Amino acid sequence: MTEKVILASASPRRAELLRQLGLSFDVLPVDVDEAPHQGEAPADYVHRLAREKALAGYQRQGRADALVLGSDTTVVLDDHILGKPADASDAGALLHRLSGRRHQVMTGIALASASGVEARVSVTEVRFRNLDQREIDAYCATGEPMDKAGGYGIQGRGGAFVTGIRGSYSAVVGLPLDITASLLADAGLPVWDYWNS
Ligand SMILES: Cc1cn([C@H]2C[C@H](O)[C@@H](COP(=O)(O)OP(=O)(O)OP(=O)(O)O)O2)c(=O)[nH]c1=O
Repeated sequence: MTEKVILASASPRRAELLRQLGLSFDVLPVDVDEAPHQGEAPADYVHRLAREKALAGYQRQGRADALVLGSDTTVVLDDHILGKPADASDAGALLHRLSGRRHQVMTGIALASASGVEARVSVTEVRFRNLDQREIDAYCATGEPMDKAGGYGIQGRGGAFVTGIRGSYSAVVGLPLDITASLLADAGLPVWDYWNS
């Protein structure tokens, strides 16, 4: 690792979003157990996983002055966590549940450094129009739902299902840019330091 900022994630979408902030960083995927604890509230769950990813990344890299970001996104419907679909039929069932309804996308974001770990949660409300069986089947056949919480990607074909959102778009895609910038600024590295250097 040569950069001070490290993104502890295997998600190409998170790397793309972080690139948008105009800073230099390295990517270091980490593996943490993503099973929710018994009775764990969704916001606590994404907060905990973001912390665990950031801490695992900090421990695996070699720089004492590193700033390591970890993030976790889940879809929440009626207080239930909807994770990534296991297969295409599971994806279809998730989309049926989301059809015609509002849900929350919760993203935990954490920054680990030598002085410890700071974590926050971003909550965005997303509204879906009514979906019919043919479009659900066609969408599942694209494979797009498979690596995504709730079985859809707002930034892809899944954007055709969304009638509106309230909150952060970047948080739905996996990395809330507003909180990311403020965590980095609090850690002494404002992103605008990079912008004209
Ligand atoms: C709701 C939604 C989720 N997603 C994605 C964001 C996350 O990558 C994924 C949820 O899985 P996560 O477990 O949050 O992340 P990940 O496994 O992809 O990557 P890593 O743990 O290595 O950081 O769902 C979208 O891309 N678009 C959407 O609209």
